[in-house]
Amino acid sequence: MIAAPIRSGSSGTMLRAVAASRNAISAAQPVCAVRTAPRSAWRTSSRCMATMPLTSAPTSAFAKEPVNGKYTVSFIRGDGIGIEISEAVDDIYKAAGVPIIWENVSVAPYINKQGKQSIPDEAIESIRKNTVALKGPLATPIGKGHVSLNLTLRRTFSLFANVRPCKSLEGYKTPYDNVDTVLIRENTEGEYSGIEHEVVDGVVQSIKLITLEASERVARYAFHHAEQNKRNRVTAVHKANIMKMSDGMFLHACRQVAKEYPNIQYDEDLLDRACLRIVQDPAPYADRVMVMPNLYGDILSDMCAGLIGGLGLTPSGNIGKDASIFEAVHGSGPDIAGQNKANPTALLLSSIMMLRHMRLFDHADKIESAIFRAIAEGDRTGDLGGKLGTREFTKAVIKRL
Ligand SMILES: NC(=O)C1=CN([C@@H]2O[C@H](COP(=O)(O)OP(=O)(O)OC[C@H]3O[C@@H](n4cnc5c(N)ncnc54)[C@H](O)[C@@H]3O)[C@@H](O)[C@H]2O)C=CC1
Ligand SMILES: O=C(O)CCC(=O)C(=O)O
Ligand SMILES: [Mg+2]
Repeated sequence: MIAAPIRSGSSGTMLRAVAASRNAISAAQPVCAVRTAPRSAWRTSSRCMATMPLTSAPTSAFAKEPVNGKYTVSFIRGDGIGIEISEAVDDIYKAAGVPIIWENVSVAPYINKQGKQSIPDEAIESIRKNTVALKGPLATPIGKGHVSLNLTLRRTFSLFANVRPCKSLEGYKTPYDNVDTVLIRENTEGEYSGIEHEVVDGVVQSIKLITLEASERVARYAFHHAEQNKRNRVTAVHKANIMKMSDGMFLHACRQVAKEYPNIQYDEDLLDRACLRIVQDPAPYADRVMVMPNLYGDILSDMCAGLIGGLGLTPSGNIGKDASIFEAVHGSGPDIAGQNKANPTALLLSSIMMLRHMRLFDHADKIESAIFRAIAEGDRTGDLGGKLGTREFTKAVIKRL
C-alpha cells in the first residue's frame, strides 16, 4: 500500500477509503503482507497465497418460482436513451407473451443520514427479493458529482463477473464476419475501486485495488462459463509486465484456478497485444473466454462492439451469487437521447441473456430470432445504416415474432 497520504480528496473520504481498502485486502489475505511488500517481493506473496483455500464454485442460479405462472423482475429503466429502449422491451415482451411482471425501480441517489451517497432501499429490496433485474444505462457525471450508480449496483450486490459476449450478426456486413468474443470482466474492484485522493497540490493518487478473493472468484466463473458454453480455452488479459503485483496476483489466481479445469486450456496475453490481435483477426478468439481486471474489460468490450457494428448491439450480464443484473454495454447515449434514434437491440439481447438465466429458453429463442431476422432483412436503425427509429424497429421485431 501507499505511504500515508497528506490530504483528503474533494469528498473528504480519503482516509476512510484507504482504511476500507486495507480492510478489504486484509480480509482477502490475512497472512500476506501485500501492504508493505515491494514489487520484488511478489514471489513471497505468491507463495503465501498458494497455501490459501480457493473459494467454492460460482453459483448464480435463478431459483425463484413463478407466482400464477408469472415471474417478477426488477426493472431500472435508466437515463437518456434508457427510457426509449426500455419501452421497446415492454412492447416486445408484451407481444411475445413473456410471463414477466416488471417491478419498476428508481436508483436515483440521495445523501443518507450518515452523509453518504445511497440508492433507495426500495430498489435494493426489490432486486434482493426478485434476484434478477434488467437495467437501462445510467449516466455518471464526469470529474465531479455522484459516484457511478452502475458501479454502486455491482458492488451492492457483489455482481462479481460481468459477462460481455460480442458476435457478428448474420446478414449485417462489417469488415469481419466472424467475430465471436466472450469477455468476462472482474466487476467489483480494480481500477474502479473509486479510491482517490490528492496527496499534495498537483499530485493525485487513484488506487487500483486487487484482491485474491475477487480475482479467484471471477477466474473460476470464467472457467465455469467456458466449460458450460463449450469454449476450450481461457485467456487472462493483463498488464503484469507493468503492474507486477496487482495484475501479477490476478494472474496467480487464474493459474491456480486453471489447475481445477484440466480440460480447458489456459493462456495469458498482454492487453495491448490482445487489442492489436483482435482488431487484426478476431477469428482465433471464437474458441475461448477472456478474463481480465475491471478497466481492461470496460475498454475491450467497447472495442469488440466496434467490430460488429457498434454499441447498439452488445449485451451484458452482471452475475452475482444472490442476484444478477442484465444491461447493455453502452451508456445513456446523450447525443441521441429523446430522438427515437437508439437501437434497442443491445438491451433486448441483454434481456435475452436474462431469460436464459431464468431458464425461459423458448421465449429467449423466439425474441432473439425475430431481432436477428429483422436486422438481416434490412429493417435497421440509423446506427446500422438503416432508416428506422427505435419505435419502428420495435414494430419490425414484433411483426416477426
Ligand atoms: N452501464 C451503464 O449504464 C453505462 C453508463 N455509461 C454512462 O453513459 C453516459 C454516456 O456515455 P458515452 O461515453 O456517451 O457512451 P455511450 O455508450 O452512451 O455512447 C457512445 C456512442 O454510442 C452511441 N450509442 C450508444 N448506445 C447506442 C444505441 N443503443 N443505439 C445507437 N447508438 C448508440 C451513442 O449515440 C454515442 O455516439 C456517461 O455518463 C457514462 O458514464 C457509459 C457506459 C455504460
Ligand atoms: O458507470 C458508468 O458510468 C460507466 C460504466 C461503463 O462504462 C461500463 O460499465 O461499461
Ligand atoms: Mg464502458
